[in-house]
Amino acid sequence: MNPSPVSPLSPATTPLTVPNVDLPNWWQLWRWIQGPLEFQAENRQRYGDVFELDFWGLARGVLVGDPVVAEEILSQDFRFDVGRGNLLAEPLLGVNSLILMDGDRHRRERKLLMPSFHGDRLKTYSHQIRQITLTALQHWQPGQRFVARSFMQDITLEVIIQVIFGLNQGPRYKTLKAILVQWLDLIDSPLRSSILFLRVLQVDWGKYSPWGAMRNQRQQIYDLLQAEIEERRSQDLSQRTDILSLMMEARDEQGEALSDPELRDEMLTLMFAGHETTATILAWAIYEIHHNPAIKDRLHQDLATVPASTDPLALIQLPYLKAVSQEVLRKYPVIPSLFPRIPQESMVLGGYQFDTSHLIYISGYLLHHREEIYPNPQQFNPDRFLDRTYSPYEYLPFGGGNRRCLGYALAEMELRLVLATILQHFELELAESKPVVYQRRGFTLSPKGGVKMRVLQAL
Ligand code: HEM
Repeated sequence: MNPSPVSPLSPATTPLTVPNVDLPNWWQLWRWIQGPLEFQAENRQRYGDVFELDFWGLARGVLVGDPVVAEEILSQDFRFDVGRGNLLAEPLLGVNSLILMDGDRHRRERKLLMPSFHGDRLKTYSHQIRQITLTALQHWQPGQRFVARSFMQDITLEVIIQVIFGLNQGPRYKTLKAILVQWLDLIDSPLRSSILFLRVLQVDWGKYSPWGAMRNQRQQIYDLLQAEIEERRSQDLSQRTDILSLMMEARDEQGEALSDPELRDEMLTLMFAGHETTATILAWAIYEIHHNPAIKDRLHQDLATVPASTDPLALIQLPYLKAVSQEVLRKYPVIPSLFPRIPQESMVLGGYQFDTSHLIYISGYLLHHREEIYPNPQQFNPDRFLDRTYSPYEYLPFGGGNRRCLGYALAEMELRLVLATILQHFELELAESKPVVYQRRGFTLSPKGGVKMRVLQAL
């Protein structure tokens, strides 16, 4: 099917129908699992900025890669549901996860969690991130090889566990860390990730079957979280500032506290959303910086303008460091699209007709790779963020509206701080010269092979 000759954005009296991708639905689902970015780009080429996908066995989804339509959706966020479109994440995160909620419940829970990710809390986290990174670097020796994504995952997991539990030692903490890593490694490739998308594979044949293993490990994580919650119940939490304690102390308008399953699912959601994503983006950043020596040199010049002991919050304001991290978040979408938006009533968006059965996916990838906004979009070019600013509908690595990423400020700070700390202390190089491509890892897209690096020398 060809794109309509009528501009989708001109005021049309009869709304247009969204074009359907003309491929078998099982093939569309596989392409979405195995290569969602190429699949999106091919469809845009063929159908334009708005097209409908049919994922075999799942709901149909409309992809949107136009900033005007993105604005129409995100600026009227109250007219859409999101949580009920995220049901695929339920087996992973539990029914009480923030990302599965809508309406008042979502608003209330977000309000409760929000203060933990802003203001003075960020200052505390900045010192923790710096310290955790410095501790991790102590083990590096010249000549040593390491996989950037695994190294970053150690750091981001440590950060998120400290932020959520206020814990950094003890057997429960160590076990939790180890099981979380094993659990997420169960979906570390497109084939293994298929289990999240294909209900027919979601059968528990015991702990050696893929679904059985996932459930078994999730139960172990639940048990550890439950034990931590019970221990906290006998403690005075009024002086504690970690998220678990804050959530245990919180009461709604009726004076009700969150139940244990609610607490448990929110902890798991934050741990999952908060460390996989950040580890992935850090690995891409290390890759691009070492793939482009001129960029690395400019970063060193930027860092040399402040003493090594500078306050971490001042360090992350360095303009070139900021531009590099913005460019990494532009070029590499961590998830293939934003969460789906489901219209609560029939409506026309961008000249197209939508109804309540549509799941609308705004694609950060398509928006961030528009030639007229980001010339030569495949090129890694931090200068584009020094030369101009972008609207929140042209640049949205953390989504937008009432579902904007809860941890965006923590993530941006962590990205810049970990990079700056590594660059200030070590010189590294890529251990392999071949270009790194992405690979699906569960719901996220990660560098294939994790980016192999070598330590050259301490600075
Ligand atoms: C580089 C790192 C990260 C990226 C790229 C990222 C990206 C995103 C995106 C695109 C969304 C969906 C927004 C939408 O559909 O409008 C999201 C939601 C969310 N993120 Fe992040 N995220 C990152 C790190 C974090 C961190 C560190 C945390 C918390 C510790 C976090 C917690 C969440 C939560 C709880 C939601 C769901 C919000 C809701 O449904 O109201 N994320 N994130």
